[in-house]
Amino acid sequence: MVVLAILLVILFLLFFKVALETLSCYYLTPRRIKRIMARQGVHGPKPRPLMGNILEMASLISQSISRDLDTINHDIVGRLLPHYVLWTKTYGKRFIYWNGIEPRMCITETELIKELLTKYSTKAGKSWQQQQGSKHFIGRGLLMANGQDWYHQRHIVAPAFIGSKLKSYAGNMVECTKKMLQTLQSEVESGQTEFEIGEYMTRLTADIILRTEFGSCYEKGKHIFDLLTKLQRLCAQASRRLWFPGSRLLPSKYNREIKSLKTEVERMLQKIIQSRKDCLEIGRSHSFGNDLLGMLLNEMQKKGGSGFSLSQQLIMDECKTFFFAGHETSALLLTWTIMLLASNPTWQEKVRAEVNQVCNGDTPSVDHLSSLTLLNMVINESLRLYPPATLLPRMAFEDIKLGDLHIPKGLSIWIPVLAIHHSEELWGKDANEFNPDRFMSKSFAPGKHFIPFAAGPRNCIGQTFAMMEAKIVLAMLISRFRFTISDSYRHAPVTVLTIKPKYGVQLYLNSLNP
Ligand code: HEM
Repeated sequence: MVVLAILLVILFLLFFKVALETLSCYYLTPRRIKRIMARQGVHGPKPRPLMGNILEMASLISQSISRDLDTINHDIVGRLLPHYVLWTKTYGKRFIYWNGIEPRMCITETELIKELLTKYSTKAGKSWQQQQGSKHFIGRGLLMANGQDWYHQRHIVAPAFIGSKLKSYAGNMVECTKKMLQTLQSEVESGQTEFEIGEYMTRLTADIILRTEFGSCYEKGKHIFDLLTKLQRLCAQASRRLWFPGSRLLPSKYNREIKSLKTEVERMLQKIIQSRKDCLEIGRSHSFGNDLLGMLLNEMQKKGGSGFSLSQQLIMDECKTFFFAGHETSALLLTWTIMLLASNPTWQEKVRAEVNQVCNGDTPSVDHLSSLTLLNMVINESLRLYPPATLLPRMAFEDIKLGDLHIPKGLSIWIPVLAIHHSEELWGKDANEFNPDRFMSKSFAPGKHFIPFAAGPRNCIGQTFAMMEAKIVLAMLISRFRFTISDSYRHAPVTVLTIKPKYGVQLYLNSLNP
């Protein structure tokens, strides 16, 4: 009888604790944050219970993207962030809105952004909601890690993206691009005139990142690529489902599909890892390999003096993270830049002349890249007009001070990169025009209002890799083909995590050395 009574008390206490935590998470904490921000003059649209402002945002976006643009017009903030435009008009530069139960404050002031990104790399990071959304996809890899875990993971992978290591990837980039150009050439020779260049860029950047990650195991990596692409598509829908408490635990078709894809991807990654371990054990190789996976496996063997060690699960999460972070973003940068060059023939000719003069008919090498100034300006202008990552999120894990603002723990801060890059106040009256000349001068203050790769200690670790890749691919493409935008191209940028051309980018290609 006494045992039963104790059990009942424990059960009651457990239930009470869960109920209190749920109440705090879904109601008390959000209300507290709202009050604190309102006292500081930060207001926003009224949230609905559980859904916050999700429905309002979704309806504004679906209205704004329901029509394609009539011309190739880069004034796309109202189309892609209509809620941002509406709420800045109504509530001012700083406003607070609700993604389900998560309060998010939007800021555009460059001083505040700089302070947030440089000063608070461990005190602010990825929110629980973001982590849940990508949990089955990239897990706790670098992109979603927080605090000290993030710090250690960043230090482990950083050597793969500097100096001679970085230079060593150039050969892969050239080889993969050659293969793609040969395919294009034979298709042109067989009479094809129109090409959806986005597809080619997606395959090319996947090829490059898979070789960087898996080296010779690249063919096996290709199967992982297909599975990860499917998994990414499914996980992108997660934010629309998360508002419903416990929905992730339901055995729905959606959840089952995600689980089975994740299991399959990890089974294949485990096989690759095991075969590396076996080769080392039986003496067929002397190390785990020179690629990114090899480097991570070497780190796993070391006993971390810091108390942090890489588990096999974390290695798999990093492999998936690098694939995700380094593949689609780069493909989009290339696709949008080609679209811009195709619709601005004068710039295309200028860049071609520069490439011909610098490379003199050779394939571009790392040494050539720093002399490709005009190409660099065009790539920057493309990243400004069509930044693949449109928003930068950071959640405060403790109370922080940001300029004149007191940011309470639990508040997410969202930096609308796209809106900042198109701001007339920051870039002048021609902010929505393609004008690479603006990057000729050094006075545009990188990291302040030009933040395609974020800024501060938690910026994009693959930034130099991505710029090197973009220059190599574009230099090789432009010296082989002249391209013009096809009559069938419809300008319709949409955002699905990143900014994409809704129907792809159709081009006419003319071979320059038939
Ligand atoms: C044009 C191409 C690229 C763009 C525009 C881009 C942009 C970004 C941005 C904005 C972030 C910060 C995200 C955030 O904190 O919310 C980021 C982080 C990251 N990027 Fe990139 N990226 C590109 C290419 C790459 C490549 C090629 C790789 C790897 C080879 C890569 C790997 C990563 C990783 C691992 C992070 C997480 C860094 C951390 O949290 O410490 N990215 N990227």
